[in-house]
Amino acid sequence: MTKIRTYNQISSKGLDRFDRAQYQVGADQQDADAIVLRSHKLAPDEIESSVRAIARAGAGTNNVPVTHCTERGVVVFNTPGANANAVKELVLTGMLLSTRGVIPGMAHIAKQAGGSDNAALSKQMEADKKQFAGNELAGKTLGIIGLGAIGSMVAGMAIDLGMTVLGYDPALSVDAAWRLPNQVQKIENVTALLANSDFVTLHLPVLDSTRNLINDEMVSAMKPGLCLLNFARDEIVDHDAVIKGLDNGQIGRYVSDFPRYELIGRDDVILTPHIGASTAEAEENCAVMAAEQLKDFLVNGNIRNSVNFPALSLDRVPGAETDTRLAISNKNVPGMLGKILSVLAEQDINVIDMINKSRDEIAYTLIDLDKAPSSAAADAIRGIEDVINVTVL
Ligand SMILES: NC(=O)C1=CN([C@@H]2O[C@H](COP(=O)(O)OP(=O)(O)OC[C@H]3O[C@@H](n4cnc5c(N)ncnc54)[C@H](O)[C@@H]3O)[C@@H](O)[C@H]2O)C=CC1
Ligand SMILES: O=C(O)CCC(=O)C(=O)O
Repeated sequence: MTKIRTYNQISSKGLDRFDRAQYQVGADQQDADAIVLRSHKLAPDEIESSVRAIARAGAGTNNVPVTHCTERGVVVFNTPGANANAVKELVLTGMLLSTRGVIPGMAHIAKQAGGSDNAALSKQMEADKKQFAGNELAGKTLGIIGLGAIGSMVAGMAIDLGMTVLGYDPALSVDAAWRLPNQVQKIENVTALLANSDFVTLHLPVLDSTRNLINDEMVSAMKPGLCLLNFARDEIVDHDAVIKGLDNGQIGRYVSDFPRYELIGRDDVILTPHIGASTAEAEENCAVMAAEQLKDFLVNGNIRNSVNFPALSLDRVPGAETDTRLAISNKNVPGMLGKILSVLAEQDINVIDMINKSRDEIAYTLIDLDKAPSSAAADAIRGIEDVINVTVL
């Protein structure tokens, strides 16, 4: 039995992809082969030596100790794009709530509760509604920082709404560039984007290089009165700088999916409880994608959408028995493949097919063999210096 331990609420549509004849799945699984989680902050000591892979049903992996996993040869997956539409729709909600009098208008109506004369209520509301007038999004400029799965969808939506879209992404992948609507004006530096936008929305990961990206200097570069939306991560924003910006009018509104005590109760702040991806559709998409990627890895050793291992896939030889594939991860140093293949040759095992790729400090190899390797052969490969782990699949 393969054991999968879960954290958080993972959609059953995803977990049902694990056939219970072969998998035990649940929050109580000890000595797990793999972990599926959402926002649970995973500590290194929660990752037992049995764990081979961790799947984040979502985009951000800042809650997983990725460096520690890489050193241990644990593959960390995420599900890029699977919740992008949900976030896009909440960004639209945030923009509309920041610019129309919906929240104060609702609060005003709630204060009228208890009366019975609806004609009088209607007359009063018609008189009061001038307090809740707003502005339209059409014709305004939206700056997007981070043009990946979410940023590109937000860009398309904003263009459809009649907005001008500026985009900044110094690390844009080729795939993401293809997805981006061609009306997006690419800006080479963040300050120029901030100076020319009415709304700015953050859609980048939290990394050492992006922590506190929105700091005092960036706030002072903003077009006065700008609306800043943060559906990315709390740590990307220096909150002292944002509060100063709100107090001096440099920031008109701050919309954030990451509540903080110092922001609660301000009329110029809209907070939501990290619900960017909290739709039935996104939760299902993420869980299904996480489960499928994990199964393909656990059964075949294939890797799709990992944040620390190379993408790699090897078709099973038709009719081949199981237990004839080796999955090997090792430090990315010269000569490893030669040493591994020598062990197999010494054991008189023939290689039918193989693939090897590296990413930063890690290398990963799948080798199909003409017969199952003896435990002595697998142990001999494990014994090679700089081999991290070896699994027979
Ligand atoms: N509020 C919520 O519930 C959710 C929040 N998120 C957050 O949104 C982030 C983005 O998600 P996706 O678009 O799916 O990821 P993605 O990986 O598709 O896109 C991220 C983009 O940010 C860019 N980037 C990296 N460093 C940058 C920098 N210094 N300046 C500008 N751009 C930079 C990358 O090149 C990439 O194109 C996630 O990492 C996560 O933290 C994601 C999903 C749900
Ligand atoms: O799973 C969730 O609700 C959080 C989603 C998120 O923040 C992400 O995918 O990065």
